[in-house]
Amino acid sequence: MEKIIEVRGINKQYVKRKTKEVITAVNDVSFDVHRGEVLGLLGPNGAGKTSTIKMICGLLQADAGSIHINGLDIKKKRLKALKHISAVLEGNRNLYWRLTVRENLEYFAGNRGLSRKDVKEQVEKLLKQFRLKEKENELVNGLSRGMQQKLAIAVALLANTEVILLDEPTLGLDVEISYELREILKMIVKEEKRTIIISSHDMPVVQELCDRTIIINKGTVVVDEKVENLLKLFETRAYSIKLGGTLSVAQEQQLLVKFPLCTYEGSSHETVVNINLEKSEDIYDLFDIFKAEGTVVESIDRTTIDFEQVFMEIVKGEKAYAMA
Ligand SMILES: Nc1ncnc2c1ncn2[C@@H]1O[C@H](COP(=O)(O)OP(=O)(O)OP(=O)(O)O)[C@@H](O)[C@H]1O
Repeated sequence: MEKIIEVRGINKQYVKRKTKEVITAVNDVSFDVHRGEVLGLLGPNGAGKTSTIKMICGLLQADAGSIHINGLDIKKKRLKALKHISAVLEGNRNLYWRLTVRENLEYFAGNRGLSRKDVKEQVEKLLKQFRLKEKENELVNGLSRGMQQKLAIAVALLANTEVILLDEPTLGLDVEISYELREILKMIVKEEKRTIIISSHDMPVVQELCDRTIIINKGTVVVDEKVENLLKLFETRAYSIKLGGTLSVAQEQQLLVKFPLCTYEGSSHETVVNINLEKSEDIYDLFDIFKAEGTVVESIDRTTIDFEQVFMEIVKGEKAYAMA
């Protein structure tokens, strides 16, 4: 697949005004995005996702490294390069609050140089896609946060740019509207084949929409892998183990130390331990804990794992993740 974005060795440091402390937000980050791909950019709070997105859409300049969009260096050919990108940044909804939903779409479509006929067509299409038709004559000012977010994304799509950057598209939205937005984005991904980068903490968004994910931790890329492969890999290490009896306090402590993310629940005659092993060989250590006190293992089942668990496994502790 052809590359549309090439990020090479970018760095970003901030200096705190008061203390003069230097914060390395992004440290030697490199990745490619291919045409038509949906890339999830993940990481815990403060990992450097927003800084990375802002550098790609030209709002921040990298201290080092380079970014090419469609082969154009954003430092040297800034305007031409940025023409290929639309962005919806978290907390920044580029809308006119005193205009209606329809007026906003018409204004931005006209602004982007679309003909009158195309404006009409595009606006109708987006109102329908984003299920905003019944709100078309309402002022943006009075819309819920979810509706405003839908409109902001619809406006970003108007420009017909090849790349769309969405920073935390579902942040702060209630479950229902997040679900709706996810379904709309899914449909757009399927129908429009645009290149999309989504930064998100919303794991279902990543699991359902993204082809590939880049996980950033402390400013560095720790994973760059297809979502499908990550799920498969972790699935083979996720087990549900039924024991014929309860765990002793010593066993519980050992489990907690060795496998901090494992969970267990039990009754007086059985215990079920759910665990995601980091390495397949770790199962021997787990069984040693049971064996030491003669605990009977009654059954072992593979369990399905969702992306949230995968993410937690990868970013927990300091460990970098390696595809083993
Ligand atoms: N303007 C700034 N001045 C000083 N420090 C900053 C500034 N912007 C970001 N940082 C710091 O840089 C680091 C990375 O921030 P960034 O917003 O890129 O991370 P993030 O992964 O998007 O986090 P979140 O998920 O919390 O939005 C954090 O430690 C943050 O506090």
